[in-house]
Amino acid sequence: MGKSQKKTGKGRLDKYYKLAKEQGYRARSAFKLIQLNKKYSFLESARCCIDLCAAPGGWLQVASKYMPVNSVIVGVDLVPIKPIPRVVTFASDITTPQCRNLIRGELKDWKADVVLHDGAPNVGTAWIQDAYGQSELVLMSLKLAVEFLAKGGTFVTKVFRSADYNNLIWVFNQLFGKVEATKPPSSRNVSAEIFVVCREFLAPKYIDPKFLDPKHVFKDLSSSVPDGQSGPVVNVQANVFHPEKNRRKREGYADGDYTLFKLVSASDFIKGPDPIAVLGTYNKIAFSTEEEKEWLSLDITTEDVKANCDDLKVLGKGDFKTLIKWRIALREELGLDVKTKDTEEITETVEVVEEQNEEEQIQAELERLNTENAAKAKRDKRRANEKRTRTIQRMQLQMTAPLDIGLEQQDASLGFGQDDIFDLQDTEGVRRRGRLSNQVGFDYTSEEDSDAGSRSEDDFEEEDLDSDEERERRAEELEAEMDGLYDAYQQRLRERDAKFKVKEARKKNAEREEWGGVKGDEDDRDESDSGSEGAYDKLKREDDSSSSSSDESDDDDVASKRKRSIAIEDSSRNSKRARLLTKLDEPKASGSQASKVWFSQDVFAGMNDDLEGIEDDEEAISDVEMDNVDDTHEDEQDGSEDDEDDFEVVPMEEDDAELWDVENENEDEIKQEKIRRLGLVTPEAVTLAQQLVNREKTKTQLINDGFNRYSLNSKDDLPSWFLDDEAKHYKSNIPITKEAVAALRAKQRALDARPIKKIAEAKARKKFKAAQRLEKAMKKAEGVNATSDMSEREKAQQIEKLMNKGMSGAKKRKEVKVVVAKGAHKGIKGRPKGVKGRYTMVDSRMKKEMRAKKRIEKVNKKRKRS
Ligand SMILES: C[S@@+](CC[C@H](N)C(=O)[O-])C[C@H]1O[C@@H](n2cnc3c(N)ncnc32)[C@H](O)[C@@H]1O
Repeated sequence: MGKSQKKTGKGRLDKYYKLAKEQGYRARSAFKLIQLNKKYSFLESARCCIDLCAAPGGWLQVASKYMPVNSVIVGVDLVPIKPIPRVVTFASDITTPQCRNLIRGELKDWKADVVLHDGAPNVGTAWIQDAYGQSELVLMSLKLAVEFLAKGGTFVTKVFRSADYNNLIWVFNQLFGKVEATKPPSSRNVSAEIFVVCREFLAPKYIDPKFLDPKHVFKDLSSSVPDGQSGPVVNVQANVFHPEKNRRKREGYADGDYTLFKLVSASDFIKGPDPIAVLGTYNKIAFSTEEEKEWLSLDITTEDVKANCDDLKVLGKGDFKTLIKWRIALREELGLDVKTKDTEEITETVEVVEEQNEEEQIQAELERLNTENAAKAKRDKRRANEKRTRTIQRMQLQMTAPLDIGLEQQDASLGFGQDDIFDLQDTEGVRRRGRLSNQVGFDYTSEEDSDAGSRSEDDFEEEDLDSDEERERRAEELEAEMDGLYDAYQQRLRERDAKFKVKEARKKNAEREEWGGVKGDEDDRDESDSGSEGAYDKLKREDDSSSSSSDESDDDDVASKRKRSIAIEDSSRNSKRARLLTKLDEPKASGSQASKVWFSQDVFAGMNDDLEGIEDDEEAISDVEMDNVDDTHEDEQDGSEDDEDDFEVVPMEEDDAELWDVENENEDEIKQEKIRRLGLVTPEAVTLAQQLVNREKTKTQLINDGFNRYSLNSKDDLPSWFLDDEAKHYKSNIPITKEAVAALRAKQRALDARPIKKIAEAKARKKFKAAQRLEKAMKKAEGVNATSDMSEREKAQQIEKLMNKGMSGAKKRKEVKVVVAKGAHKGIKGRPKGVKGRYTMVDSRMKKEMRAKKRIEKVNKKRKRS
């Protein structure tokens, strides 16, 4: 071994040394076992392990860490091992029968799953003796292993690369199913040690003692090389082209050459005729002469090349190739560029190997890509499922509107993944087919289309027909499902809303009343029970004397427009309207016999007008709440006929009448009435009114404003959830001014400042009594004035007194002072000190006594009765 590979000194303190220190391992060799176990995983499943030559205990620590709890771990070494938890150790020579007996005594009938051997003869002797001693020690450890190993067990041993190596491997192969030699990364490259992992112990009933006898095992095997081929040459070439393979006939060291480490000069490698032999035979290529050192500084001599030259025994196929290429390049550089026959052959051989490698690589790459794609598709599918599940859960927890789910379901149920009508990738397919389904905006181009390119046109169309029908059906199903979900969602929202509950209660009351009603009114009941196209619309139609077939044709339009403004509280509002619009004098609308009888009482005479007023009020208020923006326009139009509202109004032109006729005449009247009663209630309306009054807005501008991108959109056949959502956001924002808001606030403040009814009544009562008193006083004064037996002065005094009394108001009640009977007032009799006028004494005792008194009186009464 050269000086640079010296095992002593600071060079030894590498990263594994430091890691061992950090992690508390007793020896850096612990990492060798960790790495071996990482590769072959024999410790995790082992229940019993014997570590031969275990001091100072690094491997034992690893075994203890990786093996299951309660495993049996036995360590043996020449030198004593410091105790390790869960490990039994003793000092003994593994080559002696005494050691065998100790192990037997420890294991009893147990068999070991793993036998480890990291032994090395104690150093100090020559290399040759070391190497042989090591091989002998390995064979001794194998002897113990075959005795104690269970069938299928694992034997891990350290061997040195020497002439005995192949013989050992041959023996291992006779006893184990799998034998692999490996050098863990933590084993230094300069070390000739290698680890052999023998698995699947065959546990033969009879083992020929020669297998375990060093004299037989380490006999010369060179005679077994086939005729016509020199063994070493074959192995040398094989070592280079297939270095990873274990060859049983590896020759090891030549006779008489007992050094484990062989150097060759770079010149021999570069200039010599047989580079393969060099690479297969030597351990290191050395750069010792001046010329060779110069080669080191050349560009072609990369760091890889230098590292490869450092230890040839650890190189792989690629590394050898690099060295051969480097050799060729260097030879050209040196003018030795005439390629020798040998070199060509080598190059060719290398190229063949490379080609094969490339094919294999491509194949492997393809396989890898396929696997990756499959995994990705699986992942995507799983994610989509998870997402859908999450959304459904969210919906169940009422965290989201089913609207979102609908959209997802829509895609998923059509089975087109993320395909969408707006998906640019599919526009090609859409164009090719020449048509695009307009059903609810779904994309009917699918995966099928994408791979349809290879099919005939007829096939394509036939399949399309089927799939279109199928899709149409699915889309309809989906739409129905979405409507159902949306209704359920609305229902939940309403149920959470306190106002809704009140409305529902009212509705129920109304229904209850109707159940006792006249039988002939069944139609009305049906109407009131019907959905959004319910009582309100029908009653309106009945009320409207001018309703005709032409009106009916407009009903759809009206209904769809109304949907926009009254979608959310449609049903509740309808029922309210139905109730409020019921005329008392119309049996048809009154709805029930009971109500007819009830309202026929005298006390309700003349109430019709008032009730109508209230109905209009409610109607107007609900309209103001619901139709803020729409009202704004209409308010202004309605106001044109109203002289009281002094702002200019845009009259409707004949031709435009249809466009503007969104509600029927009755509704207009109601709204006019509402404005008359309540004035303008939204800041938008006030702003517009002010602008019109101040001539800031002209008639033409107002008309133009009516035409915007929101005004003429068709709402036909659109689902209610969509319209509801649109109604929230898809509308023009009418500007409002500070002044308008201030005016409305002032109005509201004035309303708030008005007293409540009870106070107003009390005040009125007070006023009335005062007037009565005054009247009484005046009458008395007149009487006084009429008497003749009083002088004028006396009369005047008397009248003044009476008038003062009449004007002064009600008699003031004399105040009674409440005195609590505690402190200085406790237990006193008579008037308490410092209290003037009427007073009453109170204390808690008195309260209790009063109650007790009442109770006793009650009991006495009962007794008297009995
Ligand atoms: C490299 S150390 C083992 C290190 C151990 N695997 C660890 O991780 O701590 C080699 C050990 O083999 C032991 N040894 C050598 N010959 C032996 C023999 N005949 N019997 C028992 N132990 C032996 C030496 O005492 C030495 O402690």
